[in-house]
Amino acid sequence: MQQEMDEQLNKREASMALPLYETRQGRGRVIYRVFAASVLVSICAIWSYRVIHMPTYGESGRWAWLGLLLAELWFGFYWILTQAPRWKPVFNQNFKDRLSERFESELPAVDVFVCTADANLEPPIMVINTVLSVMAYDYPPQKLTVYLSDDACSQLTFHALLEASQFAKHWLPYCKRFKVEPRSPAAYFRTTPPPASAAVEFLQTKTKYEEMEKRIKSVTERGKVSEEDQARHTGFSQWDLYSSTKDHATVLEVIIDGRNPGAEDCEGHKLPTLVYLAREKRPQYHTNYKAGAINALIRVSSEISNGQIILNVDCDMYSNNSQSVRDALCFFMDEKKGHKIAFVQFPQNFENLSKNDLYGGSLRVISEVEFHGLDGYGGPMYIGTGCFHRRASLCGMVYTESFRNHWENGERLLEKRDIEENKLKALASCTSEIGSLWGKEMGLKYGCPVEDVITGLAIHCRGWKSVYCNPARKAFLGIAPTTLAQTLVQHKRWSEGDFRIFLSKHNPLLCGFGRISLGLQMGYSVYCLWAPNCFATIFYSIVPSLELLKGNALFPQVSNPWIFPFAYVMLASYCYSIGEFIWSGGNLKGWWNEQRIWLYKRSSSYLLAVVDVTMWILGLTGSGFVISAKVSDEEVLKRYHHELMEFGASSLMFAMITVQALVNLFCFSNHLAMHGKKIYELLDLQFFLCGALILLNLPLYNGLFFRRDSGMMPNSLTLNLVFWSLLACGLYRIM
Ligand SMILES: O=c1ccn([C@@H]2O[C@H](COP(=O)(O)OP(=O)(O)O[C@H]3O[C@H](CO)[C@@H](O)[C@H](O)[C@H]3O)[C@@H](O)[C@H]2O)c(=O)[nH]1
Ligand SMILES: [Mn+2]
Repeated sequence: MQQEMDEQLNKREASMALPLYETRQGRGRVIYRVFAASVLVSICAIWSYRVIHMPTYGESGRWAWLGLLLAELWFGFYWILTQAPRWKPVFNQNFKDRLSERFESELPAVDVFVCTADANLEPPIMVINTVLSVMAYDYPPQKLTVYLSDDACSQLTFHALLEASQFAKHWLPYCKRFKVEPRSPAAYFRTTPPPASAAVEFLQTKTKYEEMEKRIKSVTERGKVSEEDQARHTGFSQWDLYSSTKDHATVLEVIIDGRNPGAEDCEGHKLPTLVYLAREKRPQYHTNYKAGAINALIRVSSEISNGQIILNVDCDMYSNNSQSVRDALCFFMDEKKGHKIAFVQFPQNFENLSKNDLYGGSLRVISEVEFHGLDGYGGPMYIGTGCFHRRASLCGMVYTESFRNHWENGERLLEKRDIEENKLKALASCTSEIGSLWGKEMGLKYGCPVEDVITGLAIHCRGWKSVYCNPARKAFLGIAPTTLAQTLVQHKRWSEGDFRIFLSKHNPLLCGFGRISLGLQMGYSVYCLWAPNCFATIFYSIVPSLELLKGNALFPQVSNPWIFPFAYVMLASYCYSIGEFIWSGGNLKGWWNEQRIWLYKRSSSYLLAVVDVTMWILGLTGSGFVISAKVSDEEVLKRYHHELMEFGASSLMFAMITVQALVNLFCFSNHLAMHGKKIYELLDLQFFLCGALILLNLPLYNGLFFRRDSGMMPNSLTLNLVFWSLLACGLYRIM
């Protein structure tokens, strides 16, 4: 007996010594560094060539040359920054079995925040699928609380959530019994055929889901919850004084209170707590968008469940892996290193990408390469969704060496609370933040279109680390933009927000100096400086082609030895970039598509972002948050899946990318017409560059001149732009 006990004790002690996660260094670092050094040498050679061979004053092509020098200086500088997320990649592995061995009975409470903001752009059925997927986490339900923040304060969403709370009573036990993955019912029933061993249960649950879906969709279509439905739940009376989405009192409803004896599923197991919150809105108070919503949730949840860990997911990103909470806890609860970690970020993955990722929505290289690189320098950025936070660090706590983990058993915590509705509602009111540090030192930061990145940076600067968790089974799957316009708008918001961080007092180089590692400072700068890339890119993609019209050579001839550094940098960096893309799970065509989007983003979204940031600095505009659409009509979706680029409407951004494409087309044709007979004269980098741009732009020309579907470029825009581009080329020629 004694021996047995000793043995068990030894076993426990031995397992205590084992970490809950391990960090492995990426392989091939030395090779990469040698390669990067060789590229750097060539970049320096290009710079020297530009300086040495600068046309003298009065010589033609001098300003173009000067511009190229500046562009190349920028690209070189930016390339150096991008080395940081490639220099020291690390990969984490965690051990969930050790977690449950050691902590299963003492696991902390976890709060999940789901955000939605518009019942039209974010259909309730999608929102509740996300909610159901996180309610079904493989985690003790008494310790799990799911909050839905609805910035639209929509009865449609509330109604859908009530429906979901009923369906959960069947869905959760089904998931647990059959170890279902993924646990978003829509995704599950869409992707899984009935299992032979449990066909009956499958069909029963599926029917229940479909009935619920039908009810929710019909209410959504009607745009109104019927009197009859409203009468079924007292919660609807909270809308009695409601006047509009922008003007209403707090609506708060604890739909499932986990402490109630009746909060059980159909098999008698406990259900997680489920809360609906629409914070108060008044026209005279700024909402601060998602940051404001999350901060209200932080306060309200502190009174209900006060989970020490907070998971933040967008409503368009369901949980695809029921183990993610445990995955994240392995990092936080590790005895040696866990206390230093403020947040565990999972990548953003998407379920609706087209075959060759037409709009580059996968963010593949960022997730598979760059974030592992940032992790090596103290941690990835917080990117708004799929992120587990330590409540304390999110609320502004500064990390000190003496800080130690102290986990409270989540169950006991919940039991203690008594929920007082009016007090809770006050925490979500417009005035609750007045004179407080919310939005400044506490919670998510206000005043920036990328509240996530700036908040993560502030947390890093307060001394905390973060961890990147990228398991083979993707933790979250979301919806990527399905049109070119959506993509460009989203990137405008991101690049604008990131650039604003750079120009604010939160600049990663200044604010991070001495607080975070140089590598992480550079890493942040890569994203913060997305926007200003527009100048060099636009110049490089237009002026060399225009100069062809005048016959000015801006690159060394093929016979000139100076061609080597140019050729090397181009070949090496493109080969590397293809390799990286394929290593990240992409294919060649996907890479090519990404190059196109890279060009379009830089010549439209980023430029407009710079313009808006300038206006913001001058005090002419405030912040906005354009919510990305999550649904498109069928025609558009069909084209998306056929990988036909979507234009369809006139927009400034389309005009910008089109002018660039047309100028290249005209310059190329002109050059070909003039030199076509002397093939050797065509062997020239400048002409090659112009040709490459044309190849890249083929889908755009197709949309301009050949397509006849409703996704083509509008004829009026085409005509206008052809005229102006021709005129511009003509003027340039005689200038
Ligand atoms: O006033 C608002 C506006 C938005 N949201 C929510 O914020 C989330 C993100 O909005 P979305 O339009 O989907 O933006 P994305 O471009 O897809 O979001 C990325 O970029 C944002 C920052 O720009 C981050 O907040 C997101 O987490 C990140 O996924 C959604 O759940 C919205 O419901 C609100 O709660 N309140
Ligand atoms: Mn989104």
